[in-house]
Amino acid sequence: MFPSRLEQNQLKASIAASYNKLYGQFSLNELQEVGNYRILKIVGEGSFGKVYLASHRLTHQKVVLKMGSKNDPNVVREVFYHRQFDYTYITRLYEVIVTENYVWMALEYCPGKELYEYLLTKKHIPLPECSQLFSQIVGAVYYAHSMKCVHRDLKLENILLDKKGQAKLTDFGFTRECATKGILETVCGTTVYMAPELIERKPYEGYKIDIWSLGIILYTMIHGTMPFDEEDELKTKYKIVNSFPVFDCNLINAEGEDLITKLLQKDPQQRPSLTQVLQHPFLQSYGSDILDKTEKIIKRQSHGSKNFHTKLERRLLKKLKQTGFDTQSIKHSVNKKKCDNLSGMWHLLLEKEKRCEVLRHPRRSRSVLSVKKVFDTTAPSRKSTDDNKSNYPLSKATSLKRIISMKSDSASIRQPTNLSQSKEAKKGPSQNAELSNGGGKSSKKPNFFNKMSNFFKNKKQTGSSAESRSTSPTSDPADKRNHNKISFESRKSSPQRSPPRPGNKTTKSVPHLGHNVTDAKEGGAKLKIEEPVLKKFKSNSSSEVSRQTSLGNYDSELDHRPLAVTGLPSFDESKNGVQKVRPISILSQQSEISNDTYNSEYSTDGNVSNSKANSSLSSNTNKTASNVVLSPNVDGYDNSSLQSRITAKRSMSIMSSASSASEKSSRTDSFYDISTASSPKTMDLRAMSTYSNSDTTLPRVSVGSHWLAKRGRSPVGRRGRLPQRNISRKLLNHSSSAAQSVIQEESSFDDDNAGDLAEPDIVPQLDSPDIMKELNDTPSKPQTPNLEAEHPLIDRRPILFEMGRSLSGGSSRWSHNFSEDQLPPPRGDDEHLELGIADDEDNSLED
Ligand SMILES: Nc1ncnc2c1ncn2[C@@H]1O[C@H](COP(=O)(O)OP(=O)(O)OP(=O)(O)O)[C@@H](O)[C@H]1O
Repeated sequence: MFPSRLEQNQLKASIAASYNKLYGQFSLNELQEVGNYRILKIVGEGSFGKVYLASHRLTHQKVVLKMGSKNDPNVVREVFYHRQFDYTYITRLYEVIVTENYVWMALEYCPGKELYEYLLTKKHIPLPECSQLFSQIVGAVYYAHSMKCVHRDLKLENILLDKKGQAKLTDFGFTRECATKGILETVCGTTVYMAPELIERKPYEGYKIDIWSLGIILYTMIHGTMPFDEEDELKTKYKIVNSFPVFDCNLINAEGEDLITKLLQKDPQQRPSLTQVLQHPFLQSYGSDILDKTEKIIKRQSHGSKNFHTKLERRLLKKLKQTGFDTQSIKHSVNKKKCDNLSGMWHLLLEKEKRCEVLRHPRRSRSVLSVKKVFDTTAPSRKSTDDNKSNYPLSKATSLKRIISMKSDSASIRQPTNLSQSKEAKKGPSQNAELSNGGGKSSKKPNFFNKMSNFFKNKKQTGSSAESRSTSPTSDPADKRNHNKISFESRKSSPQRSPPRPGNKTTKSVPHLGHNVTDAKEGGAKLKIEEPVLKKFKSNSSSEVSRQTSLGNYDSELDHRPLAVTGLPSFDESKNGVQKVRPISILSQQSEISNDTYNSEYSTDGNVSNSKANSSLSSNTNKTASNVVLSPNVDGYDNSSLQSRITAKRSMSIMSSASSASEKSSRTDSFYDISTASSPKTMDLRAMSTYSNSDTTLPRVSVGSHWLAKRGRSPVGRRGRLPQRNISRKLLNHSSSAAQSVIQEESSFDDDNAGDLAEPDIVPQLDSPDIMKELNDTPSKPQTPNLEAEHPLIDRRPILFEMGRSLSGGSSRWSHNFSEDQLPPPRGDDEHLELGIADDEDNSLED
């Protein structure tokens, strides 16, 4: 029967609606999915593009999707190194998806965001928490160094906090290996975090510059301000080379001061090894614990122990096989660290399984851990010369608290104050981590020890319970772990503060610009304590301009004044009033960056790309400014002015190259040494033939204003693009110049020519009396690229980086696999289990 007219119309309408819906989906501008990941929301913005929170469609695990340009060599670098790391305190790279234009990295989601932001909210981090977080950070660097990799851009912004508040090192865009080249010369990192030898453009030992940066990080964590930070970039550099950090004895203890002083030794050789750092008394038991565990992990991984050997892994593999998965392919992907959709799925599934395992067997591992910690508490703890309260070992305290709570059957007698304290403790990331490790949740779920304590409790008279109940939580020594009690407030009134050191290196109270002055009584005397005041800062960074000065061809000078003149909109006053500038990571590619070199290697169609290099900034735009600021007579170089600088800032990661030669070599240098790199020769030839700097020869001022419009990014972003990132959040203040990460790639410094490079005329000292003259007189000295000389291996190296292709399920995009031949030996089992951390991981995300 023919449908009625009405029915026909209804059918038509229905078809039209479906059609429109589908069309709407096709024409949506918003990204909805990438590979197997469904985009949920934007969680950040990198120098190249947005960073998304996404959900893995098969496992529903949340990840972060970070996009990068296929043309950006640093993305290759980042992926190459990052995928090799398998360590608790390094964000895991699950999968790499290469689309037509972009490289997408599926990373472990860290809802705690950056340590930088955490510091902003806290103003400064209490010492015990610093010990714990810093131990984790050092552990991550120790692990990377053990794999012969240097990070070269260690800073607060590159340390994320996971849901447990654990530190996670990330952003390996500047990383390189040091196995083939012990001495480097690439100027690289963020200025305020840069070691003196980098500032002076001396050939440097990669590991040592990381150690310096750790010193800056620790200082900033404790003080909430940066040790060497001036409005003017050159002043900052001068200070890095010539000044010493000023310690605020209201915030730091003698041990912390000792550790920072060692880390910030001007002479790289005098800096301690990371083993020594982890064993330093300031890090209490955390450092040595992490050292032990990390060494075990490294040993196991270096022995190439196989994946899929744990019970959990075997069970998961079996399940997958039964479901019809090609488990051989999965094993292959995982063992070869392909970071393709198979290994990505495997790791996400495994994490989910671990979470389920913990739920099935609640707290078993935690109980075991707590036993260890209980026994640890019997060992004599390192005594701090400082306030005992503030240095009370967190883990021990937690364990003690657990024991006490077990004795008194905490489940039944838990007092509201205890609960509130535990809530308080959860606020801090370290506490979170501690609770997850130790006993924070132990009272909620029955475990062996709770059962035991219940048993003994039942044997007792009810009076004993009442007695326990009446125990004041504040009398519990474990309460000392409460960071809030060891906060700045308590420290202020501590009569046991380390006295000011003789000389002007240490001050009793550092007058901070823009800080609130509060009164506190110390030993009966009234002491003026100046707390940092949060205030919004002007994001006044400009891109770096290549400029050869007497400092060599160091090129990352910022001229902030034009920016200040242009008048950035100032941020609103923040809640807690601390003025902080968020250092922005920028990679400024200044000259002859042969991005196309890499594009071709990643090209999905296999064609050699002819994309142009996108950067090269003219270099002589701010000589006047430089001259002014480098004058030794400029105030700010003495200690009094040191005291007046207070603001910590979010640093701007900039990868800038000084000269054509340097840049060319840098782009290749980063890769020709590593096994997955494409043929350096090909790369360089193409770079030279296709180089165009038309895009990037913007004068600094115009660059700056461009950036200003965007608020927060250098126009030539780290990924070689115009800035896309708006910084609308509170920023660690930066007095004027947003500090910047710089990578000025080494012009292939070889050990052979180390002597040449170390010659004084090439590496002038910042405190040289002639520095002004040099700045005025020395024109830019473009270096002629001598690629063969710079890269002696250039002809001998085979094409090492091959791309495989596999269809990334769930989308029409293609996922590229890296050549297996270039992969590091398969690394072993799950160190999370060994660390006793991840086996109880709960992957439910905070948001
Ligand atoms: N794993 C992650 N979990 C949660 N948020 C993240 C993660 N990775 C990045 N983000 C967010 O995205 C922002 C930008 O990421 P990231 O700094 O890694 O980008 P980038 O391009 O490397 O930037 P830059 O070059 O300036 O360091 C971060 O500030 C952070 O807020």
